[in-house]
Amino acid sequence: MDISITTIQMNSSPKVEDNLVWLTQQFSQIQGQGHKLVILPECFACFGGSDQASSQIAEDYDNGPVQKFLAHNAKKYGLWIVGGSLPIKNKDSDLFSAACFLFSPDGQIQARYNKVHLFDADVADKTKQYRESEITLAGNKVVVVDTPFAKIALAICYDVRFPELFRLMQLEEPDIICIPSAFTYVTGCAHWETLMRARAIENQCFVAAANQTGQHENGRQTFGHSMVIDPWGEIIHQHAEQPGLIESSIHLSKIAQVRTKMPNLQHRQFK
Ligand SMILES: O=C(O)CNC(=O)[C@H](CS)NC(=O)CCC(=O)C(=O)O
Repeated sequence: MDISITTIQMNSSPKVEDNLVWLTQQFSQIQGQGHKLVILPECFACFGGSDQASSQIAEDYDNGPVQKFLAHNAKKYGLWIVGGSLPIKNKDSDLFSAACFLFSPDGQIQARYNKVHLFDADVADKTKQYRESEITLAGNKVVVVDTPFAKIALAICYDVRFPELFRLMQLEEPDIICIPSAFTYVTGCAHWETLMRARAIENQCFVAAANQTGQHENGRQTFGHSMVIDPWGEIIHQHAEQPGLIESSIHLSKIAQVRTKMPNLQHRQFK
């Protein structure tokens, strides 16, 4: 079964319209054979402004202009789209969920994942203090979804630092773990590649991570280097720091190949 994975790396601004127009151009360039999976970065529709700017675009659980945009493009171009993350309103809280959606080529939502680990950290950059929990409600569910071509698991950015989340996913045996991100430049230099490859190696599956990149309006700097990694930990493709897309075809048979020779998932002693 032919599967192509496209990572779209973005330098999103707080202007939703600009980001969506740019994304439409990217979608229209995807070639692909067979099933086409596309990963967008965290906060692809609005990033690098104020918390208020992000809050303003928060959508209802199952309706809103950005969700409609993704559904429309999934249909128009025949894509499986992992819609990075989008702030979604909650009934019982003023906080938003950082939600990642999987759209199928018929425009339907097949899965939604709410970011579990919130980035409350101090970084040696211009922003200095990141306090995601001030506007975000943490999720508490592991999401692995079956599609006609692969089992897909969803995680977001800072989640990559928590291997126990990925071990829980592993119980449902995903083929491809998608990790939309907005990794900072400083922490990206230090940890991005190592963390992404570690998750692929220890879980012996594909990892696809699309990141924000460059300088953003509020001075925030993100790392780029979006990548797709195979179950052996090899990087199939990697972006540099400019926005754009890269497409690769992958073969799920690589998963069994790696696991037959190195059955470390069967050798686990603590379960
Ligand atoms: O706040 C927003 O506007 C959107 N969300 C983000 O940018 C999030 C939370 S601040 N970024 C990360 O999780 C970076 C993690 C990271 O860089 C690391 O783990 O090193």
